[in-house]
Amino acid sequence: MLMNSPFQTKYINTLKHKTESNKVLASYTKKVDKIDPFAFYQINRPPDEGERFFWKSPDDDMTIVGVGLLRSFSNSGADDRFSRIETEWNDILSSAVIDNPFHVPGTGPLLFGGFSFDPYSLKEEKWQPFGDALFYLPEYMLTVIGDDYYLTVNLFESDELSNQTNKVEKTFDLLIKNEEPSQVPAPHLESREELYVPEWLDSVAEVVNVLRTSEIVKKVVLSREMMLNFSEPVSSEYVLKQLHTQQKDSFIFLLETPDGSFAGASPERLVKKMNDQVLSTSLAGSIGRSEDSKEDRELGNILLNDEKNLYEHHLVVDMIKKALEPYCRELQVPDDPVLLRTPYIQHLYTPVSGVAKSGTSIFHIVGELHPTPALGGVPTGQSMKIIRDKEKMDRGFYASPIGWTDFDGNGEFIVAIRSGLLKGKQAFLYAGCGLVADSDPKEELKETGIKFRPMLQAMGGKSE
Ligand SMILES: C=C(O[C@@H]1C=C(C(=O)O)C=C[C@H]1O)C(=O)O
Ligand SMILES: [Mg+2]
Repeated sequence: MLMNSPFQTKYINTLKHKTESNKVLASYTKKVDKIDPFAFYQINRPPDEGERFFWKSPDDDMTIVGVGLLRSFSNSGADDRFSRIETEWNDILSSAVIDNPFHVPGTGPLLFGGFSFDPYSLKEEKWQPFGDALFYLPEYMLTVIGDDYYLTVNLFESDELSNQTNKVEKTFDLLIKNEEPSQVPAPHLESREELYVPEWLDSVAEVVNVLRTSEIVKKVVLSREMMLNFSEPVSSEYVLKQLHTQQKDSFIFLLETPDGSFAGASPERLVKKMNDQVLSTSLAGSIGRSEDSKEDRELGNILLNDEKNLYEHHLVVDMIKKALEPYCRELQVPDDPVLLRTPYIQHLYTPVSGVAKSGTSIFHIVGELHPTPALGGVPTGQSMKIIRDKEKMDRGFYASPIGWTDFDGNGEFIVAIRSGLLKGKQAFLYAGCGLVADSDPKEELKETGIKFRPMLQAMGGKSE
């Protein structure tokens, strides 16, 4: 079935268009019957690995699947990376011909992708395909919202296409063959290694010392890496399916490149913007779970009353509030956090909502918020310097904003934690923790251990 996929011929035929940026975008959206999002993702698999993406918000609220690449947007460099992507996107949209009678958020021409955590950090070869920003405008996209299924086809208008509408109709027909997703075999994990644990514990102790003595630095998030080796290349489709089944309360994301995929199941929203409604969330402060429901509730109560974790959390709420204030009216911030639970961990959670002032885009807000002290620290500048100095690794897209924005300016970005880079027979998983003056290195090691588990379980690794 896969060898004969009509998409493959189409994919090869359109490759030649993908660098041409001065063309007019034509986009068509229509409602279709039910299509399994995984089948859509798999049937439209390019010859090798390609440039697909998958996104699902918690509780199956919204699924967006993009296959085929009409155009990618990328850059490397520093602080203007958010606005550079936005400018290029707006250029394309300014001349686009869009046939979308629905105007439902997440349908029509849409950009999916993300940014690196820190453009100034040391760069590792394995993250090279992602750069400091990588976004896709897909050729074909399926959006599922509740029981409604929308298909969007994007193409650049070209003189050779005498009958474009006809072509689009044919493409819709090819894409909506309703197939069941096929089974992908589980990868065989040969070995796993948590990298530089003793060194990491030393770094944690050193940072905690700084936090105890400094009048200025209040929080620093340090992360670490786990390397997995498999006997054959890991299929990103397998990992995606596992995450989707196992992590219902998280955002599931996958960004595929021809040289590695970045995937994860993150519970942490950075910002959602629907029209002028803005929602950000503070998620910081953690404790494990118990299979015994009484014990599990007790753990939750301990977390809700634990000063170290409340402080860790409070610093994030405070920063998000300050960052949003200039761009939002009617900011609402509850006084106290509540619990957010995922299968292995519970967190303190505070939603921060407001109404965007006119002229404020989602890229604008993402640029202002990133990195929040849930992933960076307080103050931002100093904590980032400490992270560069102590981690000595490239976080790549781990802990950074990843998400989508549509042609109406709606969108949602999460913080890409509980994630990993899949590269051939290897995978690199990441987990971090917020250090404050009261942190105990051993406890933080344990906390990061729990945070590896969603990815580890999805990759067939036993998670103790
Ligand atoms: C950094 C991570 O998680 C972050 C750190 C947390 C903490 O230290 O309590 C909690 C949630 C996240 O904001 C991660 O999962 O890698
Ligand atoms: Mg913590």
